[in-house]
Amino acid sequence: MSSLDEFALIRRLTDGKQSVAFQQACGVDKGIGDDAAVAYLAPGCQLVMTCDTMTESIHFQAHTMRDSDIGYKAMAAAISDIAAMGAIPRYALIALSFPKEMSQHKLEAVYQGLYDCANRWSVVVVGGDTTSCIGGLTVTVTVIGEVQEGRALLRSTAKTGDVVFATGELGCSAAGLDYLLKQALPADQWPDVEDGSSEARLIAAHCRPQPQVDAGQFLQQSQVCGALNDVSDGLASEAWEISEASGVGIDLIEDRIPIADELMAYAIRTEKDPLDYILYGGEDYHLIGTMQAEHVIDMQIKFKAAGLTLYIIGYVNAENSGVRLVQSSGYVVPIAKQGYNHFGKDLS
Ligand SMILES: Nc1ncnc2c1ncn2[C@@H]1O[C@H](COP(=O)(O)OP(=O)(O)OP(=O)(O)O)[C@@H](O)[C@H]1O
Ligand SMILES: Cc1ncc(C[n+]2csc(CCOP(=O)(O)O)c2C)c(N)n1
Ligand SMILES: [Mg+2]
Ligand SMILES: [Mg+2]
Ligand SMILES: [Mg+2]
Repeated sequence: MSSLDEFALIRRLTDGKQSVAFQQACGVDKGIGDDAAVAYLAPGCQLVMTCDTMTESIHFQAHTMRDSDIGYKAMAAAISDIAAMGAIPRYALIALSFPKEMSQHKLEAVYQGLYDCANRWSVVVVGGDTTSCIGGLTVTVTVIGEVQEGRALLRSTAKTGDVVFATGELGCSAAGLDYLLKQALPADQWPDVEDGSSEARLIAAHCRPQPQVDAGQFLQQSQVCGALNDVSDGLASEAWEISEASGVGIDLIEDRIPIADELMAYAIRTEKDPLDYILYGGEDYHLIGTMQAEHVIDMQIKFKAAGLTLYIIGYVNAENSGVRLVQSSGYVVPIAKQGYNHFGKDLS
């Protein structure tokens, strides 16, 4: 049980976490402590705004994420949506609901994760809201970013002839979750990356996703990117969103979809198809999108120089064919409009 009242707790969680100098350098005029935060908007920029919720039992359980991971991932998921617009994340607001008996120690760990992620991407926490609730912990992170006027990257601008890309290997988060749910071990018994464990890499993908802000920036600045989306619900679901928003067909080429070694090893051991994790798993927070084919090599060189990856995994066609998979055998089969959906399996 927290020994602090609501206001003392907020101060405890937020006081001194980001220096005034850092906040001012980021354009914050008034941060935490008034009715609302006030910040400057850079000239020639538009606001980009998003929020994401993580709630106990649905997004995490005691044996699938450490407390600090909950905070880190809640912030990462929201920043990822800003990255997926080709924008720069600037400010965050954190809404927290938890039962009265939740320990202050746990909340402090959640906040450590929130700030670790915010600091990693130079995002200033400018406010939030704190309430009690019946049930588990819920964390909602709102992120406000900015992008040069008219330059946000949308889901609706894929063009026929574009290629489809992904900024990383997908499916690892879902495999990590599968492992964690089956093992049901406390975090101090999880395998360690230091030991070269492939399961540890899957766990890291699930617990500490890395929003692709730099990749989003390169894509925005290049002006060769068509559509862009981040992978929260699975490659199939996100590709369908682009296909429908843009009114184009998308063909994904099975042989071109990268499979991480640790995912392949896990899929072999559990006798699963790695493609199921990739297409229908979600929570990868990599970007998928489309770009003009003639600029691929240039962009791949640019990405590589920055320590990033850009995989070409398909192409856009003019047919009203939805999303399909060009199998290794040469057969072309429809990919179900399916992925993580909070209220049912079928997204249509
Ligand atoms: N309760 C809501 N009220 C108003 N708008 C909403 C609400 N929930 C979602 N939206 C809006 O619907 C659109 C799609 O939201 P969605 O949550 O699917 O996007 P996402 O963040 O990319 O996906 P995910 O939640 O899987 O990360 C966004 O524009 C979002 O702001
Ligand atoms: C314990 C537990 N069970 C299942 C899942 C899987 N899961 C939950 S929400 C989601 C999609 C992204 O969320 P949203 O659409 O809300 O942004 C996924 C893939 C999990 N993470 N933890
Ligand atoms: Mg989201
Ligand atoms: Mg998104
Ligand atoms: Mg979702």
